[in-house]
This record gives sequence, structure tokens and C-alpha cells, in this order.
Amino acid sequence: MSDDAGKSSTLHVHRFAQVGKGDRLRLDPASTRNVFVVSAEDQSDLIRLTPAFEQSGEICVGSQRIAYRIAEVASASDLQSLQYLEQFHYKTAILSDEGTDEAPTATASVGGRKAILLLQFKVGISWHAAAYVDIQMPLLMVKPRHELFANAFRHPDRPVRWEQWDQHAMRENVNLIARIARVVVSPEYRGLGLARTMLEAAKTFCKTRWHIAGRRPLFLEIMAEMLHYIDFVSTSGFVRVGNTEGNVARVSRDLLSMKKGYGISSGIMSLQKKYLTQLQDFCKTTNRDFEEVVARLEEVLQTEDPSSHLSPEEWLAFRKVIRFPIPYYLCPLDDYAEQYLREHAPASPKLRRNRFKINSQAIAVTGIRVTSDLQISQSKPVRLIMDCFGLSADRIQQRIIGPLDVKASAGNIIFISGSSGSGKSLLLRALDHEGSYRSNHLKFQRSVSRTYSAGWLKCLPSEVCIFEYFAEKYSVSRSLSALSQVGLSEATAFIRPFDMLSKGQQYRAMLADLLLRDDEVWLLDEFCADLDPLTARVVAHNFRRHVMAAGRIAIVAAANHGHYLDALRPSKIIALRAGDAPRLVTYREYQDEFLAQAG
Ligand SMILES: Nc1ncnc2c1ncn2[C@@H]1O[C@H](COP(=O)(O)OP(=O)(O)OP(=O)(O)O)[C@@H](O)[C@H]1O
Repeated sequence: MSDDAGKSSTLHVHRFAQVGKGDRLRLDPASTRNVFVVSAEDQSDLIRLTPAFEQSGEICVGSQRIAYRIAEVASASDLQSLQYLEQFHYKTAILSDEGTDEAPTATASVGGRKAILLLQFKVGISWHAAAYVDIQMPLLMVKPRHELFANAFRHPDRPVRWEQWDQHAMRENVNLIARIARVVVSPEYRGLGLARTMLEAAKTFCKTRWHIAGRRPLFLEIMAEMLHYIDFVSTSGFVRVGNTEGNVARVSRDLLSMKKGYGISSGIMSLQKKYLTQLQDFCKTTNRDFEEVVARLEEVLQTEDPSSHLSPEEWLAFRKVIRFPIPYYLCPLDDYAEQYLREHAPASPKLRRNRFKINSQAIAVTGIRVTSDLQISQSKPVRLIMDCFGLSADRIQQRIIGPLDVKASAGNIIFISGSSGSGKSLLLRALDHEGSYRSNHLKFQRSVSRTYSAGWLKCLPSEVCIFEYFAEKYSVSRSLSALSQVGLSEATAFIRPFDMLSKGQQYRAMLADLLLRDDEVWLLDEFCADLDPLTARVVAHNFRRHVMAAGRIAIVAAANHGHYLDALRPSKIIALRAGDAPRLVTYREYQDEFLAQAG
């Protein structure tokens, strides 16, 4: 950089620093740490460049608070963390000539400005990378934005105005939009709502640090296929503006025209060339005629659900050249931008909320007794045990549970604790008054105030991958939402059959299935037993929210629970002890009496 007298000096900044050629800098005479870019619109507006952006906060899961920091990627170790997280990315901007070319990696150079904010959790004395958001320059041509900006924009405080969104207005102002190119969350930390935390951080960053040639942005945009199914952005102030255009209407025409060596009417030429090469490669490997393949492409694109008409090879080839419309959202970054969106954004049909059948009725199961009756077969080893332990009768009748009354109203969790063999599983069985469980040696007694349907975790079929099972049984959006609530959002898990999942993944998949079913009472044994402590906490936390929202009654049993019980926060606890009467206590009493002892 050089000063007004032309004297030059060097300022070292990190790779993604928000500064470019021609930017005017202001140094703080009191501290060389403080460097600003002078706004091109208002000399008194200083946009901070250094120190780099950093924000901290806490995420609460039950009573546990996990500290995090979000900072610009600035060091070599940040870059390493980023590379680690890249493998888990959801693509948020699809291949598009309304968009970029195939989404490059976050660390790759894309040309133009970009900023990457990395979220790290404090674990002990070290920091664990958990999520990042990648902010880039906007796309040039986006149909819904184009239509929205056809409305005159007259900023009251900034020299930003256009009467119509023509070439001139676009050239002048398109960089007043920043784009969220990606939000990535590590699978270990899914279910904590980190996508929202990252969107909020991106907004703050854009309001305070982002600029192009000294001009601050007015909007933040995001477009993503996933937004068809889960709206993870509107709670952060993003407004749906419409769907991108995609290329369905013109892809075959463009391909044929390119093949003949002609240009195309719209879109990015290099991208179209790539499509052409990809389809030509497909024709070569399958020995098919190009025109015939394009005709086939055209034919399936006329149908309502094109992908269902394609063979696997065709699907793999065609998906590289077809871009379906995807939802496009804008987030205002100042008051006028907000007012403008409020006035002009088309009223778009809201995504249907994931409605669950909501229950409101209580249950009362009284006089619960479970007794076992065992005729002892007197083999030599059994006689040995009888001698050693002083057993004399040839028949053992034992009260395992009860008498006990269980009453619960909708939206509550009852937790059954007790050591191994204390009767947790049998109590759950007893609460399933219509259940099919039978044993010749057990007698169940209870009376119920009314009948209710009880739901258990059930293994899922292994003939299809789990997402196929979910999407066919429920809707895509309900399935995605339930799977994300149980912290299962890895694409690689979704596309495997149930028997190819880990125990913990199987558990979460079964739990998602239970959340989506309509049973009034959920009976869960060995709750979260196969999960690591953090995932168990996250699952317990989200499970509780779901029970309350859907008015379910959940009766949950586990021997090991100290690491997540505060996140589950049951309303009552039934503490079982072999050979003793069960105790019914509140969560607070249980904490004082039982957990304190255990701790
Ligand atoms: N089918 C059965 N017939 C007779 N007795 C049984 C039967 N099933 C379980 N029991 C006995 O009932 C008692 C309670 O068993 P239960 O499976 O409910 O214990 P639990 O608390 O769930 O134990 P864990 O934590 O080890 O799973 C045990 O002593 C067990 O031996």
C-alpha cells in the first residue's frame, strides 16, 4: 500500500481478508492493529479490516454450555480444519449459469472476494472445528432476483438507486449482494442448530466487514436444493423470492445448437460447453447417437417427475446437464432493504410445516404388577446353585414390579431408572397394554383408564436404503426434519440400507421413524445406549422438544443416563430397585437423591 505522499509500505493480512486493489485504507494512529477500509460512499464510514472478525458464544444442551468461537479463516491450522470439514458439505449453490460452476471447495480459489467463517467448539483446552459458512460474491443472473429488482430501489441514506434493473443498474449494484455459497456442519455436531448460528454470523459479518470496492452489501442471498424440503433460513430473516429458472426449458435446444457449433441465447458459454462434452462422453461410452440421446432427454423433461423415467446410467449422465429450479432467498442487511423486501417480495407459498398429529390426552395405568413364576428343573448344576444359595422350593414365584401406578399427561417424559435386572424392560412391557409380548413365566397385571397406542423402536427394512424407506413412508421434508432432529444428517448414511449403519446410526434412524409415527405413547428401552455422550445429549434435548410439541407421552428406560438426563429433563422418574418398591420422584428430587450419590 502507499500513503498520500506515495510512500509505500507492506501490510500483511490473511488470505481471505476483505481488501482489494484500489481500496483506501485508514490506519489507527494509536494502534497499528486497527486497519480500516474507507467506504467509497461515505468517507466517515470505516469498514474494519483488522483485527480479523471474531465472535464467541455458547450453545446450551440441557444444562451443559459449550463455548464456541466463530472467526475468519486466517491461519494454516484454520485451513486444515476447513479441509477436514469440507468433506461434510451440502452443496448450497448448484451448478448454474444463474450460479457458479460446479461448487469448488471452500479453500480453492474462485476468483473474486470470499470470506469463510469457521466455528470451533472448546473441548477441554483445545478447539474442535464444527462448522463453516462460505460467503462469496453474488451470481450475476438470477431470475427471481431480476424480477424483484424490477421494482425501483431508492435508498434514503446511501447513493444506491435504480428505477429498473437494467444492464447499467446491474453492473453498478449487483455487488451490493453477498452470497452464502455453503453452510457446512460436521456430523458430530448436527442437531444443535449450528446452521442457524452460522447464518447469523454471516449476517453480522456482512453488515460489519463485507464490502466490494468500499461498498457495503444490502442483501445476502442463498439458494439451495435443500430449501425445497427444509426451510433452515427464514428464521434468520431470509425471505423467499422465488425459484431460480434452471435450464429445463432450454437444455436440449442449447445442446443441439452447441453441437452444431452455434452459440446459445443465454447462460454461460463455458458451462454449456462442459455440458456438451459430458453428454458426448456419455454417448461415446454407451455407443448411442447424440441426437437420439438429446431427444430422450427432451422427452423425459416433459414428464412430471423426470428422474423416475431414467435408467441409472441415464440419470447419472443427465443430472450433470439438467438444472432444476431451486428456491432463492434474500436477507435484508439494513432497514430500507428490509422494507423493500417487505413491499416487493412475492408472497410465496410457505413450506408446509412438518405437522405431527398432536395428542392431548393423559393416560393412567394403575395396579401394575409383574410377577415371575419359575418351575425349577433340577439338573445337577441347578442343585449346586440351590445348595450354595440356600434355595429350597422347587418353584420360585417372585414379584418383579409393583404395585405401581403410572399416570402421565400429554407432552411429558417419564424416565425409568434402575440397575441391571431391576425390571425396567418389564415395566415398559407392562405399559404396553395391547402389546403382543407373552412369556409363560411372567404374569402382567394392570388396568388402564383408556386404551392407547404404544410405539416401540423397530428395526427398519434392509432391502432399501434408509432414505428411500423414509421418503416413501413419510414425505421427503418430514423425513429430513426428523432425521436431523435425531442428529442423523449424513448423506452417506442416508443412502445405505439399515443393516449397513453403525449401531448408533441405526438407533437414531429407528428413533426418527418413531418420531414420524402416530403412536400416542412411546416406550423406549436402553435410551441412547449406543450413542456417544454429546450425541446422546443432543438427541435427548431434541427428543424432549418433540415430545412436548407433538403432545406425546414418552416412557424411557436406561441404566446409564447421567450424561444426558438434564437434556431430557423428564417430568417424573420411576426409580426401580430389585426386590424393593419402586419410587416415584421428580427430576429435582432424583438429582438430589440419586445423581448426587452416583456423582
Ligand atoms: N421372560 C422372563 N421370564 C422370567 N423372568 C424374567 C423374564 N424376563 C426378565 N425376567 C427377569 O425380570 C427381571 C427384570 O428384568 P428386566 O429385563 O426388566 O431388567 P432391566 O432392568 O431391564 O435390566 P437391564 O438393564 O439389564 O436390561 C430380571 O431379574 C430378569 O431375570
